Amino acid sequence: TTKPTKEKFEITKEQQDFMNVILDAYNRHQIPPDVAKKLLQEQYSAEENFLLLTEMATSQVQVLVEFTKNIPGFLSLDHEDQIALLKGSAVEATFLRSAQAFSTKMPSGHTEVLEERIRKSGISEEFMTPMFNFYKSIGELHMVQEEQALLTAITIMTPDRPYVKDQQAVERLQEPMLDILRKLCALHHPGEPQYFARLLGRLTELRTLNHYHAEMLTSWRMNDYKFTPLLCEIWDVQ
Ligand SMILES: C[C@]12CC[C@H]3[C@@H](CC=C4C=C(C(=O)O)CC[C@@]43C)[C@@H]1CC[C@@H]2C(=O)c1ccc(O)cc1
Repeated sequence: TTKPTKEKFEITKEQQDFMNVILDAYNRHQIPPDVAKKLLQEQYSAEENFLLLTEMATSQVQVLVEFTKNIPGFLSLDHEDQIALLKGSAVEATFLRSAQAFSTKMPSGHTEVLEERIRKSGISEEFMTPMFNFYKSIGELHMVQEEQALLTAITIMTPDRPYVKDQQAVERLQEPMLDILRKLCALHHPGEPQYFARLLGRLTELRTLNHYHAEMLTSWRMNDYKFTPLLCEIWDVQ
């Protein structure tokens, strides 16, 4: 029997509490202001831009690890599976974050400067296009903060990442988040019954960026650009 409409769309008290934990964790972690300030001050050579992006990426990964630890249930997973989930989702979570940064929270002026620096940081055109197409497709969704935070947590809690042993345990954590996201979409986008499906469709587009990102790293390496130990660790750069 299908659930009565009330239960199907109404967000329960415990779902609201769960959402507040995720949203608070998502908002608590931001890029350090001194890094954001450098964005506006440093000069524009390819090397300088790459160094700045490297610093931002490294800070972003630290932010990501902190956020992940706050997802209810994550720390009770098998420790090796925790690592497998973090490494498996790091690129996607980072690109989701940057897409959201471009479409919402960036203080005025930062967006243009950041775009300029990305376009002049040694990334070749063939990777630039899919990346900015993704930014545009996320921007068009006009996600509210709760949706952004939940979509990031759902991306991290993806059961079929490489080397995850207990996929069911991850599914049990991801499913409740998908249910809350479905209800949030109905609540915040009443005129678009397909909005939830469109949101999940972006996760598929996000996966294609994994491939482009690996190529970007390789082309930087070939030009002798250096990464930080944390980035090498989480992105498997040799
Ligand atoms: C991912 C990225 C580094 C991290 C940047 C992102 C663009 C926008 C961002 C916004 C952030 C915010 O507002 O919170 C945090 C940093 C990020 C997420 C860059 C686009 C390409 C670059 C990259 O792939 C890269 C990889 C390795 C490097 O050493 C340097 C750059």
